[in-house]
Amino acid sequence: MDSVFDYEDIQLIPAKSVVNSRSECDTTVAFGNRTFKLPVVPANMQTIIDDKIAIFLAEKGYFYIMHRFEPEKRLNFIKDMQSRGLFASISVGVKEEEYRFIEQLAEEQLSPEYITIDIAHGHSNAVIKMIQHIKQYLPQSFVIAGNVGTPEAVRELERAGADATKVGIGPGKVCITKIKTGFGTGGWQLAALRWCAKAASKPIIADGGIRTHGDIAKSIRFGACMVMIGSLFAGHEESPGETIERDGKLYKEYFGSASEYQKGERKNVEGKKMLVEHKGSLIDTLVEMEQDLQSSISYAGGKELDAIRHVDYVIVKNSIFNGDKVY
Ligand SMILES: NC(=O)C1=CN([C@@H]2O[C@H](COP(=O)(O)OP(=O)(O)OC[C@H]3O[C@@H](n4cnc5c(N)ncnc54)[C@H](OP(=O)(O)O)[C@@H]3O)[C@@H](O)[C@H]2O)C=CC1
Ligand SMILES: Nc1nc2c(ncn2[C@@H]2O[C@H](COP(=O)(O)O)[C@@H](O)[C@H]2O)c(=O)[nH]1
Repeated sequence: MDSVFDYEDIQLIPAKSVVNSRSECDTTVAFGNRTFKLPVVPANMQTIIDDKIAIFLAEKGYFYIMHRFEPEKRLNFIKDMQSRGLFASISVGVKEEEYRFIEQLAEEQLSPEYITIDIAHGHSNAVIKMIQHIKQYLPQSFVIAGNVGTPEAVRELERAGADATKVGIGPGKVCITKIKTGFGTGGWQLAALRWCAKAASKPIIADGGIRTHGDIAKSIRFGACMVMIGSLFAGHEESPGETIERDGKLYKEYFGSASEYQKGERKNVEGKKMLVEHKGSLIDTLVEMEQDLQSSISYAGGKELDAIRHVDYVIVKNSIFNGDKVY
């Protein structure tokens, strides 16, 4: 690897605009057999997505991935989404019962359009076996496998049959993996993404560490096809979990999928909980993301997302966090 950097260390370099209005810029992305409004997916975490949000996103043309922390609800979730004419996108783990679940879906002829294998250390035989199992029983499903942080892992999971890989070990806002284990891509997630993307022959999802809308464009520049985001989607009116009032201010909980709160026990904890300021409605954030990304495309000198992939950049250490704030 030649140089290591993260989102805040990079500035993309503008090229001459070819549009008269940012509204001419197209943020849509093809992923699997479908095209989505944005190259963005809310994290498959219990404080970020639930059934209602999944329906809302699918109806409005956004990609979503349902979390795997209420396993008993998944079968009906798939039925419900597909009976509404919407796509089903679920997550699975790698424990023994998950193999049986995949077989059960095949027996009931229920094939989710997208299945994400969601574990902390995705470069493992357990994930390879699960990819092969899904491909055997549900060959029509688009399989996303993760999480990984090296080119070797991307190649191995692709070779096992994954249709996309998810990159990011420890850059998340509620992640403590780097502190507890000493491992991960936290602090150099963008460079890790570039490293992995060079090896990839299939789409990559950049997962974790997005702190501003500009980071979405940077992810696209460094090889992501889709960007998974937790903290920026936490705290909305629609977000799962109670609204909490503290000193006259409204907050919502955001906790890690490997936190004590998620697991119900203090074992192999690699996540924490935080309170996020209440942000209003989810659609407002999605619209703002779209507008900001349209603007990014115009700065890239194009009309489509692909223009961002070809811009130059500079590494300016901590260039945008020297006191800058969005509001
Ligand atoms: N993106 C990230 O940086 C991280 C994300 N997470 C999230 O937390 C959730 C829980 O993840 P996870 O603990 O993997 O899920 P599970 O608790 O379902 O564990 C999955 C399986 O993998 C095994 N396992 C877990 N970690 C490792 C490892 N480092 N090496 C070998 N085997 C391992 C577990 O066994 P055993 O428990 O006995 O070891 C278990 O059999 C997921 O949603 C995941 O995405 C968690 C940490 C980091
Ligand atoms: N190390 C951990 N990572 C976690 C945990 N729960 C979720 N995650 C990852 O974080 C991203 C979201 O990151 P954000 O910076 O956008 O908030 C999510 O998609 C997971 O990959 C956890 O408990 N530990």
